[in-house]
Amino acid sequence: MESKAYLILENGKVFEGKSFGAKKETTGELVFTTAMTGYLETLTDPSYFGQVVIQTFPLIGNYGVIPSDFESKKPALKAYIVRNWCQEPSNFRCEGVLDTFLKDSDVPGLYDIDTRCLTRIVREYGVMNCKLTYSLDNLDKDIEELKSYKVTDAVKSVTTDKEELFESETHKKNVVLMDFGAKDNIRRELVKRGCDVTVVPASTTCEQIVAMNPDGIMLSNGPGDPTENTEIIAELKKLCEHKIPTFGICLGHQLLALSQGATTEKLHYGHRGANQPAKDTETGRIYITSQNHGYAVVNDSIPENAKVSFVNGNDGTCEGITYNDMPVFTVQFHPEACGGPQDTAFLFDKFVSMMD
Ligand SMILES: NC(=O)CC[C@H](N)C(=O)O
Repeated sequence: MESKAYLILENGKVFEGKSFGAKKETTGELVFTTAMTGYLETLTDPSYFGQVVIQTFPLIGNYGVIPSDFESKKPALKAYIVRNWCQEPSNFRCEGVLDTFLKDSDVPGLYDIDTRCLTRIVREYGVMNCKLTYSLDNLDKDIEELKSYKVTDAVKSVTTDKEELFESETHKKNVVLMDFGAKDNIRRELVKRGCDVTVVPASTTCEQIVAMNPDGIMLSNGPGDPTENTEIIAELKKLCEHKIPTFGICLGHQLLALSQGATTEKLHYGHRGANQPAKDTETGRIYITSQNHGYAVVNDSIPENAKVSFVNGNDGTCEGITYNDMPVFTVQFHPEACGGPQDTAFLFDKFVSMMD
């Protein structure tokens, strides 16, 4: 029998829906993604750690579960909210059903709620906390508790605990990939281009990285508030002095900017989806990009040695930085796609040529 489930929002609103996936009460930061496809990549993107994700696209699960599309070993998100999930997926690559996958991954789901209305509330009120629960007996207490919830220890919770080498066929370059909660496709894009990639934990020091003598350093995406990572930021600052070619994506972009004295801000409701416009500030060209972030580097805060290379076409926020005095460039969006368009995959080529 289908059981009722509720979503309590920090602003006091309550939504009633039905439970799927794991049955487990949970609290998290409520965010929405507008991507129409790529739900498996969304579910397994470690950047969603601590968050409850709403899919605005109404039908989710219609091509089932395809493990080779995963972006990490297991979901890091707190809960998953959809309008409708498909009970009979159809795809030649399909190996399972969403409901079973969420149960096995211990992620609670909520469906049959008005996700459009819920998303409009988040857009107006801004990102807020929420609780997925099966009873409204303690409503006032639950709402009160939501006010103090904060995602903490995000990077620590999702980074790898051991170094791991992924070899390419041609072994042209050696890249150290700092794993802040990396999506697997960042590594795949590098391996495809002849880079042997050594994935290292987020706590790896500047000294240890320099000792590995890499041709380049890749700074990955990852969850949480970037300013929380004070130790990593300090190591990145030291690392920059070595002038090793470096490419940063999303959290990696934010951390590098912080290490150079820039500041970050929390966006009202963030950018999460697969059709976000990023405008090249030099050519004016717009690229359609995949994005998943709640924070951004403040344009006016970037240091003198840097230039904003991309801005978001919708709200003008910083989407990329290039540095003048070192071979370093970073972007806020996801050139590795997965899910989403591959318009900006050329940035991986740019990184490889920078190492030449
Ligand atoms: N995908 C990411 O790397 C996200 C970076 C950061 N956690 C943010 O939300 O802005």
